[in-house]
Amino acid sequence: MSDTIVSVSGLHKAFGKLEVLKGIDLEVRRGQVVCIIGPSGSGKSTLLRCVNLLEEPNQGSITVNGFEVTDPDIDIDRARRGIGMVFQSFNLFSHLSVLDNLTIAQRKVLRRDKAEAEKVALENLRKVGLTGKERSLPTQLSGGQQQRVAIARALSMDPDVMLFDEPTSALDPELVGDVLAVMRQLARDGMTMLVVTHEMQFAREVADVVLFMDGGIVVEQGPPSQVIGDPRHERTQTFLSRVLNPAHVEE
Ligand SMILES: Nc1ncnc2c1ncn2[C@@H]1O[C@H](COP(=O)(O)OP(=O)(O)OP(=O)(O)O)[C@@H](O)[C@H]1O
Repeated sequence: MSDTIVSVSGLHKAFGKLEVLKGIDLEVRRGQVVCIIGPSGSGKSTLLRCVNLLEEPNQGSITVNGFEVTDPDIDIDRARRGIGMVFQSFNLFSHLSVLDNLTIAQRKVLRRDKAEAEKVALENLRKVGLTGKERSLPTQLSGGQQQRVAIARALSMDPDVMLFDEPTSALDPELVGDVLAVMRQLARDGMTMLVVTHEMQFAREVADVVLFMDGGIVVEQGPPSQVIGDPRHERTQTFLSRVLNPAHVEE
């Protein structure tokens, strides 16, 4: 089995005349955590959305676990099956219990029977520290708990890779830690993860590789000790000095 789970090559994406991705190359290997950092509007979310087939690239190829997802003839549902996605907004069904949120796609897409789907759901709720919340409605939970339900839902589909798009950005500061703790544990358990984040401490401590994106290109990539600890490019240095010293106002 190949060691490469996600491979992106020469990816271009434009919205009308706005070129958002200008030739992205990226590789995520089995068990790696790759964090993407960069200023607002640099194309980070668009990149993840292309990998998850929510956007159609204009040029380039994307392979997930050996499956060419940019092949125009593919069955999109089949191609997405190996990809778990966690968004900034949790996207849970508000009228369904936590348990039903976790079982609905398992039953429809993976054709698991009710008992099997519930067993998988309960195991994943345990992993995210929410045992006992299976009968709750999402609205009865805090934002951090809802995001952990969203993570458990993605895990219940047995993904080859988990994509996270700023999973803590919509949370009150005191709830961020619980979600990051779950993500740290997933990383320790060997989950392959591609994470767009503004949490530099998380990227520094958990990532195997950090990519700095700016203006639709990957400016710099490498281990966090290099990209965050000792960046080579001026654009990376400027970005990091802003996010690591938010009180600093430039003249
Ligand atoms: N569906 C769309 N239609 C038109 N423009 C879009 C669309 N999606 C994204 N864009 C534009 O593409 C650019 C990159 O957006 P993207 O969300 O990928 O950036 P980002 O790096 O994730 O930013 P942020 O950190 O603010 O989420 C932005 O200028 C955005 O307005």
